[in-house]
Amino acid sequence: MLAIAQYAEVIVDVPTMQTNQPYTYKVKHNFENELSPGMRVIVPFGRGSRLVQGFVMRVFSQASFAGELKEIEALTDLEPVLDAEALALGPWLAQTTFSFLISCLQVMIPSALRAKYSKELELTNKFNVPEAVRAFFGAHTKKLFDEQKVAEPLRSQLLTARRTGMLKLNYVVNDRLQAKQVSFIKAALDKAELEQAVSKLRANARNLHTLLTYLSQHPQAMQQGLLEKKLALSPETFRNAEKKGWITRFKQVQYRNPVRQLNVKRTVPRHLTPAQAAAVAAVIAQIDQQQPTTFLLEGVTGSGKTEVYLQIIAHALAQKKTALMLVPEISLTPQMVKRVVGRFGTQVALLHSGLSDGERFDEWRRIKEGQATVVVGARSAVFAPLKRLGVIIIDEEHESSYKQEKMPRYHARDVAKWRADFHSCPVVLGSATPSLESRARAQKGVYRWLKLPQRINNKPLPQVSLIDMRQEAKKTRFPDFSQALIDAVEIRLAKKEQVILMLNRRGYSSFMMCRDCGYVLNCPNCDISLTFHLDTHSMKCHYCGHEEAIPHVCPSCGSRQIRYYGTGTQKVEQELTQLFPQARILRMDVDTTKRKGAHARILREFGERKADILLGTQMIAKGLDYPDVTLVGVLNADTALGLADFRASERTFQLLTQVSGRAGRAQKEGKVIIQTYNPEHYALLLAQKQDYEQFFMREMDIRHRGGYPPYYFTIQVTASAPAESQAAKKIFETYKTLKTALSSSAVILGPTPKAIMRINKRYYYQLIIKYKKEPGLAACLSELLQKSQRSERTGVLLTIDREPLNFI
Ligand SMILES: Nc1ncnc2c1ncn2[C@@H]1O[C@H](COP(=O)(O)OP(=O)(O)OP(=O)(O)O)[C@@H](O)[C@H]1O
Ligand SMILES: [Zn+2]
Ligand SMILES: [Zn+2]
Repeated sequence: MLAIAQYAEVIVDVPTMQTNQPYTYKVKHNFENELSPGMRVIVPFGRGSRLVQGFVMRVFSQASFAGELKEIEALTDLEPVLDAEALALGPWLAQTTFSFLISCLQVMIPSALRAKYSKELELTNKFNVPEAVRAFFGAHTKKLFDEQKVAEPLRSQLLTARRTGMLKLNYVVNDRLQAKQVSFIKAALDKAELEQAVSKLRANARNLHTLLTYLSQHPQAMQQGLLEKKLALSPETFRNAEKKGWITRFKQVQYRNPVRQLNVKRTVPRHLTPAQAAAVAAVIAQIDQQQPTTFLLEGVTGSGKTEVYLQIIAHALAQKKTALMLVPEISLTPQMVKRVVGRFGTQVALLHSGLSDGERFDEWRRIKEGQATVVVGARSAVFAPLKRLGVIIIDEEHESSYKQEKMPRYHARDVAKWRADFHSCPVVLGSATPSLESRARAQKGVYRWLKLPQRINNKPLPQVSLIDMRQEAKKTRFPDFSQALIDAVEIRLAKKEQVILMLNRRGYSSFMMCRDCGYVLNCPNCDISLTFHLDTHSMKCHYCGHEEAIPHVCPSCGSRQIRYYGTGTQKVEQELTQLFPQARILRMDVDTTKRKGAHARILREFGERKADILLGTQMIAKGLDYPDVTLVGVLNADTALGLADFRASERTFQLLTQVSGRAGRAQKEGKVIIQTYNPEHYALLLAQKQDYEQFFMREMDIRHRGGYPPYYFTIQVTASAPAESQAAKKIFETYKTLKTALSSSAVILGPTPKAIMRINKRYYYQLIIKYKKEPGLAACLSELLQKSQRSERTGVLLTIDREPLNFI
């Protein structure tokens, strides 16, 4: 039996006073039948009864609450935006990621729904209100009202007038977006009747003639706008036809569907190789048995992992289930999307940052309403409101973009596993270079381990050479190109084959420095140098967005010898045009891909062979499958190795293996040239051999000796404040609390200032807890977090990051 919702527990959205404790509200009679958990409501909160938004977590009919309860003011939704699964996932997420529940609930709904609502006052009795109030309304009877912006004493006068019933307060909930509605038309007559109507038309009624003739051949409903274009008719003609009763017009929700806009050819399942077939069979058995088993699919580059995913998804769909496939944001290339859409058509929904808020909202609704049964998306798509999940796939599972860097600091892999438990379905983690964590779990049997050790058709992996740049840089006129790479590009250009060149930009930037006094141009808000941007002709801070003009004289000594240092893609592009004037070059980096669709366009042009060389940052390392690419060059392999992060080698190895895998995927043999200043480093030597297994062993040994993950769990605690002393004080207090709470087997690294201590005028201090088993730790951290929230007015903030991916 459905309980009548007389009371509701609401998680309120109050940024300055967050708590995971729900508040109980009374439900007004007129909402009793409408209110259900997962809906958003507007409720009065705190002493001033400020109106805020909240999520209903639970409704019930008996309250054991003694005091007087406030009432829910209004409903934001007519239907719950969060289903039962999401309502269960939220608290778990909040607990495991040390986040506030409200941010966990918000992250599950599309940004378009993170509604802004405004208040509106309506004048109901204009004769008895004070003059000031009447003046506020002017000639209107309704006016938007923002408590914060209306000064006293007017504010109090308005509120008093409201209390005494002279004004009414309304909520205008502008869910920033409404579903898009478009006009459709349909013939109201049958074919014979239409033909008869045509014969009776006056000779000069040419437009109506066109329309009716067309309709007599096309009985189905059609979008009016499209028809106007197609038949060159005006809206007037349609209105006339409607008046005469020949057509009916109606509005229909039209989803902005990014898939429909792609012109994708249908593809059929391929005949699987034995290794692929074994992987597919293992996973679909778990779908059928409804087991939440996690698989690690370790397959070398070009081994056909994607085809495995597609056939697993097809099986889930055949069982009337749904499928979720996560890919890193940057590999959501048109190529990848086409492969999925080509197989499953319009039942695919796409969720990624390239979509507008409106498009995402519509995709989300298609999923929620069950129209889309396959979801492909980046990190946050892990929350896609699919029902009856049959399988969750995470491609390139080692990618750090699966971890969100702001609250809630979740890893998509963990959320996927939670959902898999909820739905009793398997999870597939795929990669050519799995994260050490996942590979270690496969070793221990926690994950089931599937392998695709060969490329399709037993194509060899490309041959990789390491070039020692300590020698080479002296030899050529072009500091970024070794002779070997120049020669290799030359040959590919002559053979009309394609080249991918990658400039590794991790931990790296081009900055301005004075040659006379060594002055470096820094951001005024952060402890970091400004980065030079050629296309906007300015200096920018990548942390806070600060931008300023390029200096022509040194601000410190006045010298004109101020120059930029470092290699940017723009500079390399210039070198390339000098080296190979005949080559057609496409550049892909943050600057050329800023505009919507630019990323896709560049890749399409490269795929259509409109360019010979694709030059880019790490963006180009993943997922690309172009048959004519026979050379991959890495200009600077080791910028990341210099970073004091224990994952530096792992990241370097992964990146080099991924990018090498772009070469020689079809008939023609591939070659890879890696330029490096560390040719003896094991990450480079093993990337050269593309030997993941050996790298895994070697790296595990190092992690074991250093006491790093996956041998230890880690948690990073960061304190930040506007003043350095406050941040330091906070982190030392935290340190003391933790020290007494932790067992002797746990280790605390730090406290230390962060590598970039000041960002956007705030100072950052951190400590890292390494531990194996600390049953009391989570509770202790949660309490620290709640406590720090109470002292938030001082501007001191504590953030807690479980298994952080960046340690510096
Ligand atoms: N069973 C098969 N028979 C023939 N060709 C196949 C088969 N499976 C996959 N292919 C083709 O082999 C190529 C490589 O496959 P795919 O891109 O799926 O590999 P991958 O393992 O996902 O690669 P990467 O990790 O490097 O992106 C693709 O062009 C794909 O169409
Ligand atoms: Zn800055
Ligand atoms: Zn100077």
